[in-house]
Order: sequence, then structure tokens, then C-alpha cells
Amino acid sequence: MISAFTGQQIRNAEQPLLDSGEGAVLMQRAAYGLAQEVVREVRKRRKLTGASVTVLAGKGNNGGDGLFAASMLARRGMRTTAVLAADAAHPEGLAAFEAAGGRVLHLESGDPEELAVVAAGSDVVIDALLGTGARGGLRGAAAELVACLQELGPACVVACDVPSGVDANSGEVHWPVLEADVTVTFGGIKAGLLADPGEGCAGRVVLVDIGIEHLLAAPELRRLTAKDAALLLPRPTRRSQKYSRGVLGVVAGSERYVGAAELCVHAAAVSGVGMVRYQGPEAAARQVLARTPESLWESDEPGRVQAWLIGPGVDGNEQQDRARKAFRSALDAGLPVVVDAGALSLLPERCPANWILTPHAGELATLLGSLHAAGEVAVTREDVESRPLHFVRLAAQQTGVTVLLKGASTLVASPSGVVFSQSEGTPWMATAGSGDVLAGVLGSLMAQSAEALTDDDGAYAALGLAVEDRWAAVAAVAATVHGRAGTAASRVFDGGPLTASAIMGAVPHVLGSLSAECDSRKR
Ligand SMILES: NC(=O)C1=CN([C@@H]2O[C@H](COP(=O)(O)OP(=O)(O)OC[C@H]3O[C@@H](n4cnc5c(N)ncnc54)[C@H](O)[C@@H]3O)[C@@H](O)[C@H]2O)[C@@H](O)CC1
Ligand SMILES: [K+]
Repeated sequence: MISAFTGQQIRNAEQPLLDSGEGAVLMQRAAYGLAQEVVREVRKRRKLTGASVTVLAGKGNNGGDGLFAASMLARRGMRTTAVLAADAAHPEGLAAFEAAGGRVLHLESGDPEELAVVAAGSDVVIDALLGTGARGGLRGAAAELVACLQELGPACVVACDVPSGVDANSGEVHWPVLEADVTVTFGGIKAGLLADPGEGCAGRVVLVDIGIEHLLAAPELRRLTAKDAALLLPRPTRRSQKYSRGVLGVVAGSERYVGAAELCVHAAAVSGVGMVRYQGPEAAARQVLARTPESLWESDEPGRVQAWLIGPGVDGNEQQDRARKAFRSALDAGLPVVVDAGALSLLPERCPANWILTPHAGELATLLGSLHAAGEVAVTREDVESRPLHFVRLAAQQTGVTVLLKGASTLVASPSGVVFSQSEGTPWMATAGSGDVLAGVLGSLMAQSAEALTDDDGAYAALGLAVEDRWAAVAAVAATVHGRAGTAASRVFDGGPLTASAIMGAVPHVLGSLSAECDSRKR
């Protein structure tokens, strides 16, 4: 499991070491890790000696890290320039940089555009303007410099701890931000590097241990690795039969949106569920059965199911009535439910903890509006997109159920406050029907997972997941499977565009390769 922390959590962990006078040692470790990563980036492009690096240094410790790293690089034969953004700089860092022969330029007395040209001409730019001590984003001349530099498109940007302007705690972004190729982060990954829009500015994230890791509190954000997902995936045994494997009831599609039913039923079927019972109008059912003859169409009373998927493409009175009926039946039987798209507006007053809502940003804004969760102020899609971590958590707390917010990074919040972030997909997955596929995969995993979730000695317990957060983990597994399937499918087309059907086609391969990874580790 990958863990991410707030800036405050990192500072709390550092405090005992700072109190015992080890601050300088921590900074040397951070700077060394940063310098090593810059060396790696330079070597991908050219030889080290004579390569140029410009460090943009703020006045705090983040700037100190950058200046110390640049002084190490100067000693290894690189041509180093520091652009000091403020009237002051980290004194020891600046002294070390000057002693190593680095050139110092001052933003206060210079022209931001000219300095941006200098920086853009170097092989690597280190962004050490703001770190975890930032309040808001870049301002004045520093903002101008960064905006110009971003426009010029530097060859390689390495961010020190966080890209300056990205909120380390939340991933909120205060523009302008210099988008990084690599972010080298110290002591613990910052939560803002695993949540959009911050994650979109961070590039590849490299964690440098500085000796505080054992002092960190419970993470703010978690990300399942392939190994974690493999452990949590349900798998059949020799004693399995189709009913014991899990049966999923699906209320999806309508006269108008036939394809949504087709996609989510097929996605569920290829994700390992024992059987799918479909409920919907005849026009949709014909298509569903044509694509997935393994499914059953039940126009009235459904047979026994272990979980429900309700909502993709649900539209019109007739299908909305079926959705409401399925909600009641799930409530009576205590069954888990995925609530997606057209069913999000039909939710009963109170939902049980084993339900999972799967909105996109616009649907989450509408949902929060209907809950009056943000007080009198209306929440817009743009609000959710700029603060997804905040709003997904708020929605989970207000509804009392797990909420999966779809996006480039998919966030899954448990009402307890635990949040997962999965980001294995490709931007090509922003395509019609992609969400229906995710809903099908999730419904399928829910129908198969119910028993394992209460197991005190199983995989969930082995990963340290509290019982109340296990549905969120199931949703995170679905998100990673969906993302990996999209990336795998796009690779088949040399990184080209995708349809939802192509994503779905890759799901069995992803499940197979994850399971194989789990098996090879056991051997
Ligand atoms: N505390 C420690 O022992 C360690 C800290 N480290 C580094 O220290 C950083 C945190 O250092 P600091 O707490 O000094 O914080 P920062 O370096 O992030 O910056 C804080 C300084 O910038 C000013 N500032 C804040 N917001 C600003 C804005 N929007 N525009 C302009 N100036 C602004 C503040 O007045 C303060 O002087 C981490 O991100 C990390 O890079 C590492 O060296 C590892 C060890
Ligand atoms: K920075």
C-alpha cells in the first residue's frame, strides 16, 4: 500500500528530530536525494559534466533543499544557476551553493521574463520555490517567472517536495504552477501529489527517505499497489458454483440509453461474477442478451442476488420505478449496492454503509446540492474538479456511504475519512461508456466479495483495513482494474484512443495478470 500524508503530518514527524538538533541532517538527506534524481534525469539526456541546472529558490527550507542539492550538482561538474525569488534565502544553503561556485541571480532586481529564458535554456530546472510551508500560491514576480517559464516549456522540471503552488495537503492548485516531470518528495509522499489537480502537475513521484518514516501517523490518503489489488481480488475455488461465486442484479439502461445496460452487464460478466440478472425494458434486454447471452433477463421479480448495480443509463418512469424497487429490495435484504448515474437522484433518505455511490464531478456537485452539504452555497462541477479530495470526503461523511469520484485519479472515500486514490488509467479513458464499464466491474466485485469482507484473518485484515473501510477498498480495486484495463487496451493500439468496449475487452487480462502476480509471490 502506498501511503500519503499532509504537510502537517510530515512536520509533526520531523519535530522530535528537529528538537534534538537534527534538522540540518534531514535537509542534507533531502538535498542528496533531490540531487541524485536530477543526475538520473540529466543522464537520460546527456553526459553530466557541463550540463546546466537552474534552481528557483524560495526563502524557506524548500529553497534550502534546492540550494544544497544544486551545490552538490555543482561539485559534480554541472553549471549551476540559482534564481533567488525573495529578498532572503536559506542562509546555509546559499553559502554552500556559493562555495561550490554556483551563479546567483536575483528575481527582485531582475526581469522575470529574462530569468525565465535563462531557466528554460538549462537542461534541468529545480522548482524549490514553495514547499509544505506555503500559504497559497506564487505571487508577484515569482508567479510571473513561473508563468513565462511554463509557456517556454523547459526541457525537464524536477520539483522539490511538491510543485510550488500545489497544496501538499489537498492537491488543490494555485496557478501558475511549473508542471514537473518528476517530483522528489521527502519523508512521506504528500497527499496533494496523489489527488487531482495536484497529481496532474507532479509527474513521476519519487520518495526519498529522510529517517522520519517510523514517526508518521495514519496516512491521509492510500493507494493500492498491484500486489494489494491482487490480494484483494476474489477468486473461485474448486468448490465454487455460479451461485456461490456471486450473483449481481442490474437495473440499467432504458429505451433511450440501451448501450449503458449492454456495457455494464458485459463488464460485470467479464469481471468474474457467477451470474448477472438484468432488469430493464425489452429493447435494452435484447441488446444485453445479444452481447452477453450468459446473462438472464428478469422483467419482474428478480431471483436471488448477492449485490445490486443500479443506475447506468436509467431514465424514464418505468426504469426509475424498477430502480426504486431494487433499492427497497436491497434495503430489506441488507445487500450491497452500486448506485451510479441515473439512480443517484433516486437515493432513499438514508443509505446503509454497504452501498457505494459512483458519481463523476458534475453528479457529485448535484448530489451535494441535494444534501445541502456545503450550506447555502451551491457546489458546481468546477468546484468539485478543483477540490476533489475535499468534496468526496464531504459526500461520504454526509451520506454515510462510500463515495467513488471518477476522474483522472479516482478517489474513493469511506465515511470514516479513509480515502483511496487510484491513477492507473490513461486520458483516453475519458470516453462514452467508460463509467458504465467501471460500474459493471465494481458491481461484479461487490457480488463476489461480500463474505471475504467480514473475515478477520483474510486479505483485508492482512492489509490493515478496518471493517468499515473494506467496501471502499473494494471500490479502489475496481478503480485500479478499470484503469489498468484502459492502459492495457490503449497499449494494444500503441497508446492510441479507446472505446469503452476496448477497456472492457482488457479486463480479463488485467484480472489474470494481477492474479498471476499474486501466485508468483506465494511461490
Ligand atoms: N522541516 C524539516 O526539517 C525539513 C524540511 N524540508 C523542506 O522544508 C520545506 C518546508 O519548509 P518551510 O516550512 O520553510 O516552508 P517553505 O519552504 O514551503 O516556505 C515557507 C516560506 O515561504 C514563505 N511563503 C509562504 N507562502 C508563500 C507564498 N505563497 N509566496 C511566497 N512566500 C511564501 C513563508 O513566509 C516562509 O518564509 C519542505 O517542503 C521541504 O522541502 C526538508 O529539508 C526535509 C527536512
Ligand atoms: K517546490
